[in-house]
This record gives sequence, structure tokens and C-alpha cells, in this order.
Amino acid sequence: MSDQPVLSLEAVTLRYGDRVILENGYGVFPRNSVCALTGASGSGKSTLLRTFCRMNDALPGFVVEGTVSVLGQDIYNGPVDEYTLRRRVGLIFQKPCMFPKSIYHNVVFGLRHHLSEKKSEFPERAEQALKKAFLWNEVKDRLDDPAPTLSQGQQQRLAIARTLAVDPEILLMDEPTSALDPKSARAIEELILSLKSRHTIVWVTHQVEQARRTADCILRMENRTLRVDNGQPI
Ligand SMILES: Nc1ncnc2c1ncn2[C@@H]1O[C@H](COP(=O)(O)OP(=O)(O)OP(=O)(O)O)[C@@H](O)[C@H]1O
Repeated sequence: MSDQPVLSLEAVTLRYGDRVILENGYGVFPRNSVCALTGASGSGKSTLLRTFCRMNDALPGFVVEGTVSVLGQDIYNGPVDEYTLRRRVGLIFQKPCMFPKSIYHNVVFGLRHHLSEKKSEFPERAEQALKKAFLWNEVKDRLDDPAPTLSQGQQQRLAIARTLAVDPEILLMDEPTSALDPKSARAIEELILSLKSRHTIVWVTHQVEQARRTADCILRMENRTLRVDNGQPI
């Protein structure tokens, strides 16, 4: 079971109407690995990333052909509990989305939806998630402050903590450092490296050096194909 790829693509074509984004793509993403997804603007990185958690479903014309497997389940054919999928696959965006509420409220937001019956555990879970996101020491004395008062880098780590609080096996990150200063970006890189012992991570980055520093594999989207960085199809 543990050798089974956590994410895989088999003969996958993704398109918006007639516009093909990926054609007959293959790929495997091993457990506890960090894969960086690179490619030119518009090559389809975000589309592919969102495909792994069915976040494109509502986009007009979006079509998936082939087999996209997540944790052993073909998520586009047959019954899928999207609620469970969203808990097991966390998506982190380029710009952290903060609710105009306290830091604490933001961390436990997902817990309220996914584990509402375990409310007594929320403070402990929030603390653990903030520690994993390397944010605890900076916010432990101000958990009731509004989250938007944090810096951009702190807000991105808070968004990651909110995702970690529900303990997803997979973390998908769409350019999580692009809106950050270099120091905050390095903090996110360190964080990604620290998380791979417990999570499988796919992250989109435009920066080749950043990908090299963090990733076990670097994949490139180009001309409707997905290739490893040395140009070979995977
Ligand atoms: N909802 C949509 N409907 C139609 N086409 C779309 C839609 N979303 C994206 N596209 C097109 O799909 C292609 C891939 O877009 P996507 O955002 O996945 O690329 P990307 O590699 O993530 O780009 P960037 O690096 O600029 O964020 C682009 O040509 C884009 O215009």
C-alpha cells in the first residue's frame, strides 16, 4: 500500500472545450515526495494542480479524460465523496485567503467543517498546526488578533496551518511564494521540506532554483505534455 503512488495520471487529457491543456499525460507522484511543477505562464500548471482535487469541475467546458488517481481512487470515474477528497487533499493558493476574523478562527476554519464533533480538541489541534507551519511562536500571544493584521508571509503560513489542521495526506500549492519577499519565501521552502515526512507535496513554482532546492522531482508542462525536467516524458 505504501508503495502505491499517492497521485497518478494515466492517459490523461485535460481541456477547456477545444483548448487542450494536457494531452495523453502520464505521471506518478510517490508518497512523501516533493514534486515541483514548472512551465511557462499559461502552460497549464494550475489546471493540472486543481485537477487533483476536482477544483476545476465548475469551470465551463472543463473536461478530463483518462484516469486521475488520488490515494488509489479514480476520482473522475465512479462515486467520489468530494467532502472527504477535500479533507485529504489540501490546496494552498498563491495569495493567502484570510477570513476577516481572528487568527485562531482562521486556523480552525476547516476543523469546524470536517471535525465539528471534536470541538474540544480544536485548541490543541490549532496549536499543533501552527507549530508545524512554523508560526506558533509568532502568534501564540495574539491568537485573538484579526488575521489580516499579519504580514503576507505570516498569512501564507497561517493558510498552510489551516490546511494542516485537518491533516491532509496531500498538499497542493499553487505558487505559494510568488507574492512574498525573499525571506518569507525561504521560510515557506523550509516549511515544505519539513512537511514531506508526513505529506506528499506538489507545488507550482516558476523559479527553477527554488524547485531544485526543495523538490525530489521537477516536472515541466510544455506544449500540452508533462515531462521530467530533463525533457523526457514521465
Ligand atoms: N476557466 C477557463 N476556461 C478556459 N480556459 C482557461 C480557463 N482557465 C485557464 N484557461 C486557459 O488554460 C491555459 C492554462 O491555464 P493555467 O492557469 O492552468 O496555466 P498556468 O501554467 O498555471 O499559468 P500561470 O503560470 O500564468 O499561472 C491558459 O491558456 C488559460 O488561458
